[in-house]
Amino acid sequence: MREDAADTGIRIRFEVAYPGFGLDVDLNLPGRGVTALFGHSGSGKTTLLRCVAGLEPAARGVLTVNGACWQDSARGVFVPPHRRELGYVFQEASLFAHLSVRRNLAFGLRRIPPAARKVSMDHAIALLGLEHLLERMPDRLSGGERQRVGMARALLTSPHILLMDEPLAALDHKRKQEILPYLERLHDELDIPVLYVSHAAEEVVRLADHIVMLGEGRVMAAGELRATMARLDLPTAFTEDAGVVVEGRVAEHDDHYHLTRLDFPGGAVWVSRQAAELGRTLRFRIHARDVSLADHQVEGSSIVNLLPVVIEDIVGADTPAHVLVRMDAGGTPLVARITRRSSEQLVLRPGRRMWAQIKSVALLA
Ligand SMILES: Nc1ncnc2c1ncn2[C@@H]1O[C@H](COP(=O)(O)OP(=O)(O)OP(=O)(O)O)[C@@H](O)[C@H]1O
Repeated sequence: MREDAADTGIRIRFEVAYPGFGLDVDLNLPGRGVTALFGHSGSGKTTLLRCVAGLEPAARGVLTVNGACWQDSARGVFVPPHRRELGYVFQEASLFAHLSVRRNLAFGLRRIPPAARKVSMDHAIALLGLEHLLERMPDRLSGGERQRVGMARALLTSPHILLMDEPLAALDHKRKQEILPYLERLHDELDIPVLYVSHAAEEVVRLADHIVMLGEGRVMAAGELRATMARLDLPTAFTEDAGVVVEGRVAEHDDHYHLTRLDFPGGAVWVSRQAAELGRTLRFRIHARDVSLADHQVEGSSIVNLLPVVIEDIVGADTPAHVLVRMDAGGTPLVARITRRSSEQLVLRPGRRMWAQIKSVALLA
């Protein structure tokens, strides 16, 4: 069913009431890119995803996905789950044990008429690096390989939206690191919006463009990832590990000192030498605990990365001894976590010009 209203974007408005738990969300999300649904265990992430899939019979509300209305309870509209054009990837892929990888993939493709196919078999195989696995049976695949097959199979159904529920949660650290580049490729090469459930901040800051933070069935914060991460009023899961996400362009390699310079609006940082070619964009995180402040350009320091900043806001942090300070570095937001004593000794206040010293930068890709 088509809607006259906005043709792009995802509108999600749901209410669910269970004994002891209620979900009440109202979201307008971008119709492309990866939106992370982030929150503690029990915050309602999976319930929200199940509402989108039409799997929560008690859910009332409105759902439109890039112009297609799948639910509008007040008007009696409810498109059943099997008719919602979506792909669902769970923690563990449930592949058909008696079919090879190739035949599992063909199963995903079988109901989609050729003219409606958004992703071809060859494209899905290449995107998820499955070429050498096609004749294998599922019981001969590692957990990470099974997940990649599950993702390819979901893509082959040509979904209008991809729902991923903690797709890496069952994998160990090494397997997670192996699979993340494939997820980044999906993001870069496909135009299918993704709702990605995770309680791992590391995955979220690496993959997401947009973030929704859920707590007890409510939206605590939502917005573009970089702007949202620079907010000082985030739920505790993020303030304990506060920090901004920045995208920088590879601007220079220094082969003598094995360093690479990343430029971003308002500044630049040097990081250890990266294999990326000049001009590429790399995403990195600057943890608030790795930023200190000085009222003059400190000479003779071992810290390479110094940025002129203007203080914007100061709020209490996760302990009474600390504050979080948000700054503007010429258009790029930064956050520092410093002691309350330092904040008072430096007489920090909004509008004041300072120097931010960045002790370490964590590259995310
Ligand atoms: N059918 C149901 N009946 C009653 N309560 C339910 C039902 N489904 C979910 N809940 C409750 O809703 C709450 C949210 O569960 P949900 O699985 O959505 O959380 P989550 O954020 O995905 O958690 P996790 O990260 O642990 O998967 C939980 O308290 C759960 O017990």
